[in-house]
Order: sequence, then C-alpha cells, then structure tokens
Amino acid sequence: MAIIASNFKTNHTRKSTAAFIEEVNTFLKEKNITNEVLVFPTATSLDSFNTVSNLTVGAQNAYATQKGSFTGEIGTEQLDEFNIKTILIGHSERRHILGESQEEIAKKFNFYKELGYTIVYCIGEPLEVKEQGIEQTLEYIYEQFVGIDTNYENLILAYEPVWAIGTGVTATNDDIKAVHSAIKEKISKPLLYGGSVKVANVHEICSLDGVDGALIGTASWLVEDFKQIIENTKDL
Ligand SMILES: O=C(CO)COP(=O)(O)O
Repeated sequence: MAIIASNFKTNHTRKSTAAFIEEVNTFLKEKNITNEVLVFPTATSLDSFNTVSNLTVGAQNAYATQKGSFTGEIGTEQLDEFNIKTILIGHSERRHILGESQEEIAKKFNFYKELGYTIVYCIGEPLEVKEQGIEQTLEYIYEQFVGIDTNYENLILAYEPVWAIGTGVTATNDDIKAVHSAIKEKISKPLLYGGSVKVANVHEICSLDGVDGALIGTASWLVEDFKQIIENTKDL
C-alpha cells in the first residue's frame, strides 16, 4: 500500500484547498482506494475537514510551541483547532530558503514527537553533494538525522534530493535505489521519494525496492493529476 502525499507549498487558496480535499475525499470513497493519502495545504487553508480515514490533512510547518510570541508562526493551539496531528519537518525549502538549522529542526521534531504527531521527516542532498558521489551523499543525509529519533513510532521519512525538487529532473531509478536501500538498512520506517514525481513516473518510482510512496509538489496541485497519481499507485 503506497503512501501518497501532496505538499501544496505556497499554492492554493482556502477555497480551492477545500474543493481539492472534498474532491479527493469523494474519489477515495467512491473508488474504495486504500492508499494512505496525505495533503499539506498552506497554514491559512487548514480547517476541520471531514474526510475518510485514509485521507489526512497535515501542516507544512509549525513552531515548537503551544502559543506565544513567534511572529509569523503557528503552534499547537492553532493546529488543535482543526485537530491537525500530522506535520512535515525538515523540508529542504525550510532548510535552505528559510534557514532552519539541524538543531532547530531536531527541536521541532522532538516537540511534535512528544505530542504524538505523525511526522513526515524530509532529508536530501543538494547537487554539489550528489556530484561528489554516493558516500558523500549518504554522509550528508546522515547528518540530517542528528538529534532525530529514528525509532519514533509515527515517523514517515521522505528522501527528496534538492536538485530534483521543482526542476523536472527526477532522480534515476538507480539513484533512488542506492539511497533508499542505504537508509532502509539503518532505519526501518516508511520511506517516500520526492522530487519531480509525475503522473507518468509515479507507478514506476513507487514500485522500486525500498520506496513506500511519494511526496509530490508541482504535479499534485491539479486535482485531476493528483487523483490520477493515486489511481496509478492503488495496486501497490
Ligand atoms: O518538494 C517536493 C515535495 O515536498 C517535491 O516537489 P516537486 O514535486 O515539485 O519536485
């Protein structure tokens, strides 16, 4: 059973998010699809969605706090309002664009772990590291596990090579297999692949050894495409 996750990033409005979730919900129900489906809308589009059990709405980010003075951030008081219990942590856009350090990420991880959240934890190397070879790539990735409890029961991992995100350049099957098998040797948790996953390649990627699903940005934002992605992986 594949895990299929959509990261909206900074896309969709409150209105279009509600329509998207409603449509995916109906689709899963009518087709009896058992894939685990996760959707991460913007913070402004979170709400109490009434969904089938295998469709979960999560937060793309939140601060390690219940509430307080952290301008621009949200905490568990805001997530609890909508019963959100799933969070994405460590995404490369937060690491590299928003400047989150491994220390801050680990602090966030531990805070949400203590509260029992399902955590989708992202790891992945930039191009200059990939070009140095598989050993350096794995070394870089292992650094992203510093301070992270990889035995946490509600943990899902997502390997997202930075150079493959939003670029249209998907990692090759060999690239994916090499990293996934190395991580799987150390950590037995579901491991998603992310980075230019599309309708056309999602089945092949999710069929690879060590790949338990996909975390998708661009190709998931049109609901028709996202439904097709789910359809294409429903037998896995
Ligand atoms: O960052 C991603 C999902 O979190 C992947 O983004 P793309 O699917 O747009 O490459």
